[in-house]
Amino acid sequence: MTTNSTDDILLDVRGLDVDVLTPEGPRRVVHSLELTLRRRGTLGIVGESGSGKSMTATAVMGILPETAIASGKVLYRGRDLLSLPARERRAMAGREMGFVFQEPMSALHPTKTIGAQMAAPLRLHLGLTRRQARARSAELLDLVGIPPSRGVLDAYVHQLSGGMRQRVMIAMSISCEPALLIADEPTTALDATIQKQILDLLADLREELGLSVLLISHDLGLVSRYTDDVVVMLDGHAMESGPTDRVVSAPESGYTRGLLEASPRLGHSPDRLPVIDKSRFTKAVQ
Ligand SMILES: Nc1ncnc2c1ncn2[C@@H]1O[C@H](COP(=O)(O)OP(=O)(O)OP(=O)(O)O)[C@@H](O)[C@H]1O
Repeated sequence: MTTNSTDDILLDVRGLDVDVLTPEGPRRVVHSLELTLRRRGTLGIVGESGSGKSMTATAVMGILPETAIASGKVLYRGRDLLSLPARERRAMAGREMGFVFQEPMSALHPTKTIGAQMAAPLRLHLGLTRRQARARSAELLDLVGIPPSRGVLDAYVHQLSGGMRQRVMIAMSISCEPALLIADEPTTALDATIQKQILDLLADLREELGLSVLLISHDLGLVSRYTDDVVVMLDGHAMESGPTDRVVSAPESGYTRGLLEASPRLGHSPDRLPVIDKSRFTKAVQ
């Protein structure tokens, strides 16, 4: 078991509640959530669709939807992001955090070259000249396994395969040297071989650049291979959290056991996936 000193912690979420405003009134979608991510550590958030993973991630990024209200604390390097003015919160997230999402196609501009899109934040945030930004973009692409000979800087997003697009997104996410990388279902749209390549790439970059990674996925099997710690969510509640090895080898929650049994990666035949009856577990949540 790892002991955490305050200096060792990058992100500490304490008692996070998120409410969304609906026509019927506020509805709580994240309840008293606690998460801790160590510097250079990896933390997984796992849960089925609607469990509150993305709401938690957007609270950390400081970009909750306008219809959402959060209370509790999101301590980043000891400063509570929720208490900062919106502008400062977004600036801090832009400086300190990189994001990789499920669908790079919608995050990348269709009619600008990859080189132009990569150069913009480098010029804005790091003050590089056009020439320097192009050289740095080429280096970043090389770092994510796209050599200059592929001509990707002058390509448009529709000319790239799904795996290449995600590599470009990853190159962009690390371009301003973030301390924290938030990857929200980064490989869900990709086939199994490419999935593994992309997750291995994230693991290598984490090691090489000393990043902390928050990996969000519906797939506990996948998260178990790439994280030190994990939080399992259901309907906005943390059902279980702890070191990933312990959660996977000796789950305390029946819901986690159900997720493990449903994971093809953990030795179960994909054509015989058990159906998890969520209602058995939601009743147990106060
Ligand atoms: N902008 C929004 N306004 C109102 N309700 C929302 C909004 N976004 C999400 N919700 C609701 O908040 C709850 C949690 O959603 P969230 O997107 O965090 O789940 P998730 O675990 O990330 O699911 P998925 O894997 O499908 O993205 C859901 O009930 C969802 O319907």
